[in-house]
Amino acid sequence: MLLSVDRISKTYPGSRPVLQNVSITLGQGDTLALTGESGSGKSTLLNLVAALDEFDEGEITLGTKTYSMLNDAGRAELRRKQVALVFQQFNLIPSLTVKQNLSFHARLGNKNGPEWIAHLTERLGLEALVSRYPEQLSGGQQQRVAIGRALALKPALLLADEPTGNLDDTASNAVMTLMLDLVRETGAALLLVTHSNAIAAQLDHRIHLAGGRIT
Ligand SMILES: Nc1ncnc2c1ncn2[C@@H]1O[C@H](COP(=O)(O)OP(=O)(O)OP(=O)(O)O)[C@@H](O)[C@H]1O
Repeated sequence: MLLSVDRISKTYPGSRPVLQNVSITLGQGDTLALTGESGSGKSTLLNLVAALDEFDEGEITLGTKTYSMLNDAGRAELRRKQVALVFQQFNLIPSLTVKQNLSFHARLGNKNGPEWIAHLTERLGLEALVSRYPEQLSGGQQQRVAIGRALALKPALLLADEPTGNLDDTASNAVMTLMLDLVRETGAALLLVTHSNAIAAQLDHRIHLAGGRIT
C-alpha cells in the first residue's frame, strides 16, 4: 500500500468538524476520484495528504513516512520528493517560461534529468511553447504545463484538485486524458477531486464525501 489515511478527523478553529473518521487507502499506481458537495471537505483532505495542514486525530502514512512523526523539514521533503499537486488555478510561476516552469520542480526534487523533461514536453504537446510565459498560454495549455511540472518530480502520488474546473469541455477532456496517460506511464498514484461523474468514472476507484464522512 502506498497511502493510508486512517480515521482522520479535522476541525478548523471555531467551526464544526470538516472531516470525521475518514479512511482511505491507495496502492501504488491506483487512481481514486473524490467527489462530494461543495464544502464537504475534499480540498481539506487533499491538503492533509499533501502535508500542507495538520489533522486532529488519526494518522496518514505515505510509503515509509508517518505524518505525525514528521517535523517541518520532513514535511517539506515529502512535498518536494513524493507528493505533487495540480490545482484548478494553474499556479504557474508568471516570471518563468514554460521550460523553466517545467524544470524548476525537477531541480528541486534533484533526481530527474533533462531527458525526462524533454519527454514530458513532447508528451504534453508543449514543444512549440517552451519559450512562452504563462500569460501567453490558454487555460488548457497552462494546465498541461502544471501537470508536467508536477510529474517532472516523478512523484509517488499526484494530488489534483479540480484540475479541469477552469476549462471548457474540449480542453478538459484533452487535459484529463493526458494526465491519466502520464500518471499511468510514470506509475504514480492519483487522488483527484472532481465534481464530474464522467471524470470520476475514468478512474479505478471512487469515494464520496458528505457531512465530513465517506458515504
Ligand atoms: N482554513 C480554513 N479555516 C476555516 N474553515 C475552513 C478552512 N478551509 C476550509 N474551511 C471550511 O471547511 C469546509 C470544507 O472546505 P473544503 O474546501 O475542504 O471543501 P470542498 O469539498 O473542497 O469544497 P469545494 O468543492 O467548494 O471546493 C467548508 O465549510 C469551509 O468553509
